[in-house]
Amino acid sequence: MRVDIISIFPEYFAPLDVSLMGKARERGILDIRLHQLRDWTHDVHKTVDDTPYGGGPGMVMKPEIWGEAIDAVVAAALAERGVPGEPRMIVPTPSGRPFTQEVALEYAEEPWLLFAPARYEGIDSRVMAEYGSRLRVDEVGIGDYVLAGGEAAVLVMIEAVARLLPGVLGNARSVTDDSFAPGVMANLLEGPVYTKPPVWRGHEVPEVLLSGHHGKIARWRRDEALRRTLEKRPELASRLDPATLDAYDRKV
Ligand SMILES: Nc1cc(-c2cccs2)n[nH]1
Repeated sequence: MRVDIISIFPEYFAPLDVSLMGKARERGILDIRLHQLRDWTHDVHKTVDDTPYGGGPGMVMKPEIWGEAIDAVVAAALAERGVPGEPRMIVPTPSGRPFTQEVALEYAEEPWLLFAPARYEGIDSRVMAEYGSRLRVDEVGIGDYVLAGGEAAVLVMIEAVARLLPGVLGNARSVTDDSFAPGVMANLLEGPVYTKPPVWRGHEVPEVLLSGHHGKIARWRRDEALRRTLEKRPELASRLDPATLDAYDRKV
């Protein structure tokens, strides 16, 4: 997967050099390119924003700069071998489509993502209009709270998407068993997990997990996932249908 990120803080994405993301990049599963938006400014101050038409607080990011940057980044990528068609453009915003595991799975199928994180009060809306007629442009939010800029949202989305790519996670199973993964785990939170030692500071591992009885262990895990979901996210539990629970039993 090719990922282009245009930002005034490209250094914000240093975390993508480490851990799973770093290894995925080394192995060529992820090809992440960072671009400094200010490289497309034309004034000595490298201005990227201006006051909003109609007044109001804060600053809005200028359309010309973004237009030149996106055109240049897309053209440069297309000039490289093996970059497919057109990118899926993702603009983080508090008012966007909620980013969920389902959206992460959708994005994990894309060969090329272009992220446009904004600072200030957002990007001039004509940028989305301009590219919406040529590319698939999604305005996406990662929760009902307001960040200072979209960079943190891009980090969250890239991690959630990249871990779904084949070869990124060691144990393929852990993706299908994710909380929120579609199918039998949809709307079920994962239950508690344990490892050695069997007793730690007087806390014992549940006996069933030491029994070696896979059927009982699976049922216990299902019951714990249900209990935790009902306790922490009752609104998810209300979406569970009997078929999901049956399927979950069948799966095990
Ligand atoms: N979910 C979400 C996105 C954002 C921002 C995106 C760009 C600037 S602030 N805040 N909260």
